[in-house]
Amino acid sequence: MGTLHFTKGHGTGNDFILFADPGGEQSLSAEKLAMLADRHFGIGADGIIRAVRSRNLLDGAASLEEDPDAEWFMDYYNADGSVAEMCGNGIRVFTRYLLDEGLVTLEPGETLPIGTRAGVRDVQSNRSGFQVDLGHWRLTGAEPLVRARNLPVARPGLGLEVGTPHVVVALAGDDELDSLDLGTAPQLDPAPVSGANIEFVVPADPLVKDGIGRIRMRVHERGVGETLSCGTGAAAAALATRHWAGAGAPDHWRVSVPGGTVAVRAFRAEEGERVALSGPAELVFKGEFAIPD
Ligand SMILES: N[C@@H](CCC[C@H](N)C(=O)O)C(=O)O
Repeated sequence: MGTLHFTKGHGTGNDFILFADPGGEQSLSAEKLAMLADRHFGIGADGIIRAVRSRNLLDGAASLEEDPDAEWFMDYYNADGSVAEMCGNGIRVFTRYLLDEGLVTLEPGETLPIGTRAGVRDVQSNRSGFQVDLGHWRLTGAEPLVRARNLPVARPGLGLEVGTPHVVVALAGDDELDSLDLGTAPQLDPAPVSGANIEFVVPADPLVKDGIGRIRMRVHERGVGETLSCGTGAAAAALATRHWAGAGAPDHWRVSVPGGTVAVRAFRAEEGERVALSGPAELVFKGEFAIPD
């Protein structure tokens, strides 16, 4: 492939390598993707995003069927080279990238539909950066036990699907969250066949202030390890906490992660409830990387 022209960006510290391949001609092997994401031997990132015109990808054809205006497809990979369906932080950074490259326009109040493997996702600009409609979410029914390296006993987790699979675990308080060792992947019992992103949460005190629910979260991402943030994970963590809090819990949530803060909003739609995520999206630098054959 030769030289990769890339942009590095992040959303609350969840960082990505982005490159444009409008024609869909530069697909990289999992091994090469993992090398790009390696923080010692490559560029370094939690995820890699290829911008492809939907019409030039098989997965993109499904997006165009869902919404003919979904011109661009976010082809997303985790740091280990595995494919992921969606990325809540990544799609905001992807939008910033498309704008920066002059590939799309997005005026305030307008919506940009983007193809992903989880379906088309609508993005709008807002005060914090961008808001993305993450679509319908659901409880999976799974409640695996979660073992993390320095947690004295296994904790019950709650399985949720937010375009990507998640298991959310409530911890006793800030001390437990801060001292959690996520250097080793937590174990799920039973383990979901396709793996899961695992979020550890604690409520703020008070949990609800001015009508907004507030939690802190740390995450171990599938295919990556501990990251500074996870957008779909923040949505899963807020929805799980609302589920545990019961009737009367708010629909608006602020989720603090090691890399910043994102906002989550659940809202009713025709076919059930959807969830939206808002937060910043920054581009940090551009570069070139010679990919060895
Ligand atoms: N960081 C993401 C999720 C990325 C994909 C995840 N690692 C998976 O495999 O599901 C986000 O911001 O949502």
